[in-house]
This record gives sequence, structure tokens and C-alpha cells, in this order.
Amino acid sequence: MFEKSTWIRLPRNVIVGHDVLSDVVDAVDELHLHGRPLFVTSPTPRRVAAEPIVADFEAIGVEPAVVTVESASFDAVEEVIETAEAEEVSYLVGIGGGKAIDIAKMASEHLEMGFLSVPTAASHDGIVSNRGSVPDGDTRHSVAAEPPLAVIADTGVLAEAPWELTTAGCADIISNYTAVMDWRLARRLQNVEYSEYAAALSEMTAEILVDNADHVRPGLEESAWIVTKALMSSGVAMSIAGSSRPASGAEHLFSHQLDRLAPGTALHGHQVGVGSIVTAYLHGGERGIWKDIRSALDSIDAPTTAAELGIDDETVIEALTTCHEIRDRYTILGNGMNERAAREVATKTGVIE
Ligand SMILES: NC(=O)c1ccc[n+]([C@@H]2O[C@H](COP(=O)([O-])OP(=O)(O)OC[C@H]3O[C@@H](n4cnc5c(N)ncnc54)[C@H](O)[C@@H]3O)[C@@H](O)[C@H]2O)c1
Ligand SMILES: O=P(O)(O)OC[C@@H](O)CO
Ligand SMILES: [Zn+2]
Repeated sequence: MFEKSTWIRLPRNVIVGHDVLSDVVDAVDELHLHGRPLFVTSPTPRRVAAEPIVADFEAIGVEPAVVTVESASFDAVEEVIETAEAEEVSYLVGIGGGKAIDIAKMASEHLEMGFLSVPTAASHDGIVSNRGSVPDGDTRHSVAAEPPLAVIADTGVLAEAPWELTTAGCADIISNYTAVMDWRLARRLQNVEYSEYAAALSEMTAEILVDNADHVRPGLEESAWIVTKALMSSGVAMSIAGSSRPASGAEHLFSHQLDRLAPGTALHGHQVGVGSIVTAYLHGGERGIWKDIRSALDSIDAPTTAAELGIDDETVIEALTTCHEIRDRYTILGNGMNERAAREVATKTGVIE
């Protein structure tokens, strides 16, 4: 008898476009959410997005509670949970980059409350996903969390965000190529659960973005539109898979390890992009797609070297040789690279000098 079952948890409403920040009140109404919201944000997103939304709620007689978080940590999640309980709110709204949205998602999961996602940067593919990512001791990777009931992505706000945040989002998408390679490898060698639909969607998303790379340029609202749609599509792939597998392989392990070794130095998307160059080489050797990945990153102004990440070569080698320990996820790194192999691949791909 066939007894398999699955839940694919997706947002009910996805609202993307110019000036849609002012639609948050309507989106809440459409979802029949009542009571007071708690806005989870960080300093700059508070100014550019949260404050105007607060004013819209005040105009209809609702006073949102607001908590400003500085970093992605369990302490920050705890602070949000305590504020939600103290302020007796009914639902949460994450307003900001990946960290603010992840914290809101994880707090919502704990509180069993609805959550809306309002990205202020097209910098990561957690905008839509039902994953939350916060460092946990020596480990760092996403865990299942509350998916957003609605996503409200204002392309005007996203286009005005610093350009490197958008290039980071592009690189997070380009890294899907190697994430899917790792997933297929793990399926062949370890029989891990695999979804052809999620893998195909993830790869297609990267392909469409690369095909449109010429239209991704600073200050263009159309760029924010192209990148945001790709980030959402990648998030949907994760939701279909029920894991981050379609969007996170060894290149993400490398990035998570850099977050520990060189915290706050480079953006998540930029780190996974550079990791993807290396792991594409490990998969396909000299004739593999590593040069295509490097050109794609280069064409959208994303870093392709350790120096461009602002991280020294030795830290990159340390991350490459240790990152397989970060999580129990089979990838091309297997049981790990030794230092000589790591130095060779990083040099051949031009990641280090
Ligand atoms: N949950 C998932 O599925 C998922 C997916 C990808 C990434 N992530 C996580 O997301 C995080 C990376 O996200 P990120 O790169 O956005 O980092 P981030 O949230 O730290 O944002 C980077 C900086 O940009 C600022 N910022 C955001 N919007 C701005 C704007 N409009 N103008 C000026 N500054 C703005 C933020 O305040 C922050 O200082 C990592 O922790 C990563 O693990 C999670
Ligand atoms: O599960 P992790 O490795 O945190 O990946 C989630 C996300 O960064 C994928 O782009
Ligand atoms: Zn990522």
C-alpha cells in the first residue's frame, strides 16, 4: 500500500511591486488577522520600511509593537518571544534582511502565531521559505520554521537598498546549481529523500536569473523585480522539498563555516557564491561548470575571490577543510578535504592567490 504523505507549506498571498509597502494593512485584513502585530526589524529596515507601516496601522487605530534585533541568535529569538508575550500581540511581521525575517519566523513557530514577511533587501532566498537559520553552538544551518502567510515585497524599497545586497541575492540563487548537484550525489550515494520537481525548479530558477543577468543593474527597479521573483521561486523549491536541499549544499557549508571563522565580514549570498565556484570544480573538474558559475557571479558584480569577500586565504582554507562537520548533510565534500586538496582547488579556481 502507498502510505507516503507530505505537507507543502506555502504563503497564501505574494504581493510584489512598486509601492506595495502600503498594502500590508490590506494583506493583514485579507488574511482575517486581528489584534496587535509585533514588527520584528533591524535598525535601517526600521527606518525605511517598518516606520511607514507603523503609521499605516496607526491610521486605522492599531498600534503595532516593534522590536529591533541586531543579530541572528537564539537570544534575539527569545527577546522577540518575550516581547510578543508581554505586548499581547496576535501575529508577527518580519521586516528587513534575512536575519530579521528568520528571527520573526522562528519566534512565530514557537509562539504558534501567523507571520508575514516584508523583505527590505533582495539578498537571500529565505523570503518565502519555511526555514529559519540561527547559529546553534558549533552548528549553523536552517531548521523548519513557520512559513509566511503572506509576502509583501516592495520593489521600490528593494531597488534602493545597497546594490551588494541584491548581488548577494543573485549569488544565493546561482549557488542552487551546486546545491542540486550535491543533492543528486547524496541521493545516488546515500539514498537521501529527493524531489525531482524541487530540484528542477531550483535549477530553472538559477538558469532564468543567469539568462537575465544583463537586466540586473544597480538602481533599476526591474532588477529588484527579477531577483525577487527568483528568490521566491527558490524558496518555493525548499518548501516543496521540505528541506533546504534544493538551495543548500557544500557551498552553504563553506559559508556557514565562514560565519563562524570571520563573523560579519561578508554577506551570506556572496560567501555561498564563492563556495559554489569551488564545489562546482570538485564536481566536474577543469571542464565542469565552475567557470560558468564564476562568469555568472562576475557579470552581476558578486565576489569571486577570497580577497573580494574581504576574507584572507588561510581562513578560506580552514573553512574548506572543516565545513563538512557543520551539519549532517552529505555533499561532494564527503568526509572532508585535506589542506593540500583545498589549497589546490582554491588556487586553480582563482579563489585564493
Ligand atoms: N531561512 C532561509 O531559508 C534562509 C535562506 C537564505 C539565507 N538565510 C539567512 O539569511 C541571512 C542573510 O541575509 P542577509 O544577507 O539579508 O543578511 P542581514 O539580514 O544581516 O542583512 C544585511 C544587512 O542589510 C541591512 N539591510 C536590509 N535591508 C536594507 C535596506 N533596504 N537598506 C539598507 N540596509 C538594509 C540589514 O539591516 C543588515 O545590516 C543569513 O543569516 C542566512 O543564513 C536564510
Ligand atoms: O539550510 P541552510 O544551509 O541554512 O540554507 C538555507 C538557505 O541559505 C538556502 O539558500
Ligand atoms: Zn542561502
